[in-house]
Amino acid sequence: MLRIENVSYSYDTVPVLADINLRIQRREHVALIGESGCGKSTLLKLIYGLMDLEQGEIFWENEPILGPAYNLVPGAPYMKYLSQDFDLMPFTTVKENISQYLSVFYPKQLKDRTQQLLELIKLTDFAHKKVNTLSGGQQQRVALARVLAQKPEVVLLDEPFGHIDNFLKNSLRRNIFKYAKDNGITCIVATHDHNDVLPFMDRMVVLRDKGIIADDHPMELFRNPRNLYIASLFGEANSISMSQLKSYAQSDKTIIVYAHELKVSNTSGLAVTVIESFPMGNYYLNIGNIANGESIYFQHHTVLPKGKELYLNISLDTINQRIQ
Ligand SMILES: Nc1ncnc2c1ncn2[C@@H]1O[C@H](COP(=O)(O)OP(=O)(O)OP(=O)(O)O)[C@@H](O)[C@H]1O
Repeated sequence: MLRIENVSYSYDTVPVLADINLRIQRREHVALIGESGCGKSTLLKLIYGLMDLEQGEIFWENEPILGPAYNLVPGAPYMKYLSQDFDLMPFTTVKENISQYLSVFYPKQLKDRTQQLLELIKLTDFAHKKVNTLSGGQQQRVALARVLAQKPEVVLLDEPFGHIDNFLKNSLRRNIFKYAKDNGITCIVATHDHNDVLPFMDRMVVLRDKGIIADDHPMELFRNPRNLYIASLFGEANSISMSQLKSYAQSDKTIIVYAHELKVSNTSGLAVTVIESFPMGNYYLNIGNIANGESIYFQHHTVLPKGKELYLNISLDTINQRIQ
């Protein structure tokens, strides 16, 4: 188990994390998610021992993780860290980069494991290319294979698919997280992309204002987002006061509603004037204005002309579930 106890951290006197407490079980896949600058990378660096803790302690299986003041070479053998700048050996080949960490293996094992990892990241044809001739996305894939090579107990992945094109991203996500689960590797992933989280993570830890504001199963947080910040991690969402939804009495309450949960009606509901309509593929994302001047996001299957007046409805189930 990873134990993070009362951890605080500041860059020059500017606090970034305050009194963080978190426990992560062996083999769990946990996302650290939140807006840019909320401290996700900082927390990963502290877990890896790249920086000295200002306050608090971090343990893996009861062994303290120490920063550079106590540990000249950062990182323990059981833990690997994928930083946002990859840490590759640029003038050596893809194969050499991957097999560098596998030197403890016998030649046949080394060859098989390197081949397995090349297939995992879909770079078999690039095995003999020098890393500095690869694209950013290809380098990120090599870096992923490198951190997984020795089957560490824990991997810390900072935006692991940020440079990879959409064409490959989803299959790579499936490959990498399945490999990690199959091999019992604990994954802690800093991300702001819900596509890294919903299908693959056991838990989602939401960071905001230097602290943890939610920690639950991703589907639970998706279905019952406690506030607009959490809902917005999954896509466009609105916080609507019940006083705007005139047919309902509890005027001091609000509800969080995703754009896809609002249904357009020509007859009744929340009155909206269309401001903009963006094609998104199989739907249009629309921005409208409601009576109090606030903007509202909603989806519709056809384009809506600017200035059109219409009504939006929310299912009673959604209202009952989300009212707060
Ligand atoms: N070396 C540094 N010196 C000073 N401030 C820093 C340093 N590194 C990060 N910060 C600041 O600390 C805060 C948290 O940064 P961090 O990189 O941990 O956020 P993040 O959530 O990982 O962001 P992103 O999603 O953009 O990668 C930010 O306000 C950032 O500007």
